[in-house]
Amino acid sequence: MPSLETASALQSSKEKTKAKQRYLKRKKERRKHRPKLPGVNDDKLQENGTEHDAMDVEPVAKEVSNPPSPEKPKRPKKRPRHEGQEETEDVEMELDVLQADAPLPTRMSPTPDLVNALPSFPLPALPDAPSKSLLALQGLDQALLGAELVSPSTVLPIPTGKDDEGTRLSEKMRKRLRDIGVVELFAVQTALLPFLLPSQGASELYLPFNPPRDVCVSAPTGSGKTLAYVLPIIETLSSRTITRLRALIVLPTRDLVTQVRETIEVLSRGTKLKVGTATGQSSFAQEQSQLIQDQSTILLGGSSKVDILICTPGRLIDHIVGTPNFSLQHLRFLVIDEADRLLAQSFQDWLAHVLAATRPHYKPAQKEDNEYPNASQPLNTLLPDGLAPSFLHQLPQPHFPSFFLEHKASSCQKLLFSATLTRDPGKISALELRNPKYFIVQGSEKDTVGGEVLDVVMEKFSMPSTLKEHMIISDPTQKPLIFFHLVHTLNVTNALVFTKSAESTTRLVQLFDFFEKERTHGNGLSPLSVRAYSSDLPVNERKAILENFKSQKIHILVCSDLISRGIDISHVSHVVSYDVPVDMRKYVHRVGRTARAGREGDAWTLVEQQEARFFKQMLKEADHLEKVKRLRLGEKDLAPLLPHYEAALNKLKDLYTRQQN
Ligand SMILES: Nc1ncnc2c1ncn2[C@@H]1O[C@H](COP(=O)(O)OP(=O)(O)OP(=O)(O)O)[C@@H](O)[C@H]1O
Repeated sequence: MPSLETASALQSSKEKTKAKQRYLKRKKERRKHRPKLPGVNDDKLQENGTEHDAMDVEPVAKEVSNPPSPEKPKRPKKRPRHEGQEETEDVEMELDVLQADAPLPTRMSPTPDLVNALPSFPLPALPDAPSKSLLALQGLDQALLGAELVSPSTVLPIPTGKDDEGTRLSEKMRKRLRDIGVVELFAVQTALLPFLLPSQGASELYLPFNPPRDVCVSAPTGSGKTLAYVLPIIETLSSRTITRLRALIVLPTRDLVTQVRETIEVLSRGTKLKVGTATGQSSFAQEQSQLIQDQSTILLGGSSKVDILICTPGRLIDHIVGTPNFSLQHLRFLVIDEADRLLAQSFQDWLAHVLAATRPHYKPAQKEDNEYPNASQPLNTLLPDGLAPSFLHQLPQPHFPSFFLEHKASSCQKLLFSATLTRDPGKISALELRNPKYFIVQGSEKDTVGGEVLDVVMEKFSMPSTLKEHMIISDPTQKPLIFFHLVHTLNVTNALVFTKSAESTTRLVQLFDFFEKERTHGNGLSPLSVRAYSSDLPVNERKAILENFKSQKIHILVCSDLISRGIDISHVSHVVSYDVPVDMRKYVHRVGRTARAGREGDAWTLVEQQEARFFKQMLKEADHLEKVKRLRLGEKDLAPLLPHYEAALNKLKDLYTRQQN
């Protein structure tokens, strides 16, 4: 008979055996349900002892990975398992986490009590996403972060006496300005003039040992950016004795070239400065003869009939590449107006060509001999045509004094202007700016330091404070009727109307004409005049239309985005976006055709129902949604014009049917 001790030992061993059997049974079942992995066999697991590790750890790890905490923290995502990777890796990984983050007993029991007692360890959490504004500041040019901020309300009176009182303008220039009605400098001019016309060395044409800093300006539409560069250019160049190409102004369209030329001609009256344009309006040979004095002799210093050249980029490249003695080495100013638009234009890689032509070692086009003269040429054939200081050291004359051979910097100062200045660091770096100085004219409502810079960076562009903005959301079929309502009930005339295409322009103008005939038929009223303005029209016709619009013989001008930038017509009191603009920049430039130079103006956008979400979102992203007031029109408002509209619509249908047959 077994003793009591032995019996209890036997009993306990039996229980242990039973427990072990229960455990083995459970394990067998678990293994049955476990998916088979390639290359792993259960026998092997048992043999090498991994089985025991798995047995000890697996249940705990599984429990702990879902801690019974009231606020269940999210389980971190498992590492993606690679093909052929074994399942045991998961176990090891979870064990690693446990060991790293919490003190664990050496052997753990899978009982729920113990699991509950375990401290809930912190799970890895994703850091908060950085704010949009923080991201926008990443990688930005430090110069932009240190921009000089200018309040749009800043003005500086232009004095009549001897003292320039900080304007840095000569007495002659101040008189000329007063003669055309400019009695004070606007904000952007107040900031730029002292910078571009320092009291010391203001009129120096070459600054080889102290080259000037480049300048980038962001200021609202109609704020006077043109005078901010035209005045310093005229003031600096008027002291020159020899005519050389010293200022180059690049603009995106011919209309803008004409406009800037008119401004320069008015303000340079009484100086000897000569102004030229290159836009491709006249033949290439004609332009060449207007720009170059001597095309037949090889002149290292180039030859020019003009001091200031205003041009579009395409034609400029043609001259750089194909006009003998056309040289940019004497440039003191390179202005890129509407800079973001021009930098977006890559044709012929115009910017790289222009920058290269301002540097030494650039080989300008020569009539026959495309090479520089060599050292064997006599000195007197090289000197009379005058090289710019920064080009001197490349002269192939070993016996020159060291002054000539010393490296000197180019005196060309780049000036960039836009109401929607690009923040794209890639585009800015292509300009190779020299220690650039930024000026931002922007009234920010933000009380944070640098709010204005952030606004520019985040493309939240500043609008003229005198501008009122409205939107009308409507059914697309009602848009023409709503437009007629604006014209006749809300007196929206002296208006520029923007459409999305030339076809849309033609249709609207035709319908408007029919409508006016219906409206004025037999009642003695005179119809309003509406005209289309598009890039398809010949230059002379475009010019005549603009003249008639300025003199108010044409009441409404319907156009594409061709003239949405830069064009300055003072009496435009309304801008209508008949079709919504595709992006915020376009919106800013369109609405900026009114409310210029401190005048009042209204902008209207007709939004089709299906476009409303996009348009509002666009405004919201630019922090501008509250500024655009929604006008709701009911059937009652539109009823009085409905009969004329329906009659006009029928006539338009007849016309199109006839044209198709
Ligand atoms: N100091 C001033 N006093 C009065 N009028 C001015 C002054 N400066 C500029 N103007 C007038 O303001 C108008 C707008 O100027 P400008 O065309 O230079 O604007 P802008 O900033 O270039 O606009 P945009 O970005 O639309 O091209 C022009 O008619 C110009 O003659």
